[in-house]
Amino acid sequence: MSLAVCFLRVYFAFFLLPLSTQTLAASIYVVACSIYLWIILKRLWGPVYVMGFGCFAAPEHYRVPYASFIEHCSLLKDKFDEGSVQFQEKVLAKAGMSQMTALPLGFHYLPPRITLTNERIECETVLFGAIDELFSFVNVKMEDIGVLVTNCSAFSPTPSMSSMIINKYKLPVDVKSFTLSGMGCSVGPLALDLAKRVLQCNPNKYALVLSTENLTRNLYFGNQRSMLVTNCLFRMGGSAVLLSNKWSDRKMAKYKVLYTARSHMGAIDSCYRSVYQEEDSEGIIGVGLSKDLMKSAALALQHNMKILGPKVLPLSELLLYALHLMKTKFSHKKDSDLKPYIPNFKLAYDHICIHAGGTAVIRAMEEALDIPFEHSEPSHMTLYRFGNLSSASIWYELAYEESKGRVKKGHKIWQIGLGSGFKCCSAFLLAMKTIDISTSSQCWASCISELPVEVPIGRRSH
Ligand SMILES: CC(C)(COP(=O)(O)OP(=O)(O)OC[C@H]1O[C@@H](n2cnc3c(N)ncnc32)[C@H](O)[C@@H]1OP(=O)(O)O)[C@@H](O)C(=O)NCCC(=O)NCCSC(=O)CC(=O)O
Repeated sequence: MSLAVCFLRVYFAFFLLPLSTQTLAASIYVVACSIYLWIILKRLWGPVYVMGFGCFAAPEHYRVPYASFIEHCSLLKDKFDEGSVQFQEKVLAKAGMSQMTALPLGFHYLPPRITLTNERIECETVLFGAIDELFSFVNVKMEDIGVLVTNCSAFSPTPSMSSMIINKYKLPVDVKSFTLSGMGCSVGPLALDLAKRVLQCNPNKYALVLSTENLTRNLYFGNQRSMLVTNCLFRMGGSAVLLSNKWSDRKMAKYKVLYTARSHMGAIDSCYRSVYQEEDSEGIIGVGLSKDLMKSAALALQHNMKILGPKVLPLSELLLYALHLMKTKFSHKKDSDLKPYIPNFKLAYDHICIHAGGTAVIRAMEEALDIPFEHSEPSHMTLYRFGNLSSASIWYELAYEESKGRVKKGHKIWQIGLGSGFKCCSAFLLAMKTIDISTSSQCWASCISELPVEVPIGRRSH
């Protein structure tokens, strides 16, 4: 309203001016309007930077080697029958995970101590750990955080996870906080996308994006196989990422967020049901994983690639694709007889971080993207060292590449989150500088020199 009044005042004042100065005034007015428009557009579409990120590495006493896990389960005779213990043993042997993965302390007791207090403790331990590491790398004060996005699929207490962080770190009273829950493992890039959009409406701010899964209550104590698989794969971890839209931060930033893309396949029943929390026949709640999950993942990825393709593929690939479309249009052959042209996405990125959902998930993505082990190494190694870390896994994968000293200035990173819904969400990042290992998360410090190891099963030969 005030802008309209201001405009009218200027408009009428213009006609009161002598004729000779009207041209000059009009020019000044046009220049001022252009500058104003430029500022608005820059705010809306200005770059968002990743200043740094931290990943939680659980201390030794959280570790669950296979033998401990299986012994623990076999002692819980009222929860698991013998077949379920053996099934978990079989899955663990094929899961591509090491003896170093961790579960929250509540699980280590006999019987497990599943309480709200322990859920909170797990959440605090992981997120405070990741945030403290992040803030040891960046020179930003907590009072400068303007946006907070937390995500955790299976833990949604009140006060919310965001409130937990605001209380601990005394974030400012006007912080814009968002707590995402129930959204599965694809939420890493989705949370980034949300924070990016909020930042674009709030200039000169920092956004803190936190990702974790909570296992204290969400391990499954029953005998349904599709739910037992989750016990074997999901492990403890979380990440904290700091974003900035300050122009002055571009020199200090590690990455620029180039693009984000979200694909939701929830309208298709089989996709919707592929990761599904429900009660089993005994009334025990668990998260069932469908054996068809890989098909949903491939479908969601395909859609995501359609969104990203025009933005990230080099011109040569786009031209080849356009040529193929024209050939299809003018060909006398039926559509089904023509071999589809799949653009070479390997030309679009230097590093790829595929959600480490399980060996079969990574294998399905290797197949869909036609990539060799070298490209999926960060995913396999994250699964090996940490297990399935849900939405945080893509940040551990980037930390792996950084810790190996592989991320150079100008490199492009493609992060792919996959999870319940079924969703595929991805983010393209551009490295603003060659990453100095001392500014990378220490989560890999204890083992990076020994990795990669041979992936025990299912590796494709290239
Ligand atoms: C579970 C695996 C490690 C097993 O490895 P392999 O496939 O090499 O071995 P395999 O085929 O012999 O399977 C071992 C045994 O597990 C059984 N099995 C495998 N997947 C199963 C499932 N979903 N439900 C029930 N049983 C299953 C097999 O039938 C077999 O039992 P038998 O020999 O008795 O027939 C793998 O299949 C895998 O990584 N699956 C994907 C897991 C997954 O869905 N991850 C996404 C999590 S969700 C996520 O990350 C996102 C989110 O939550 O939002």
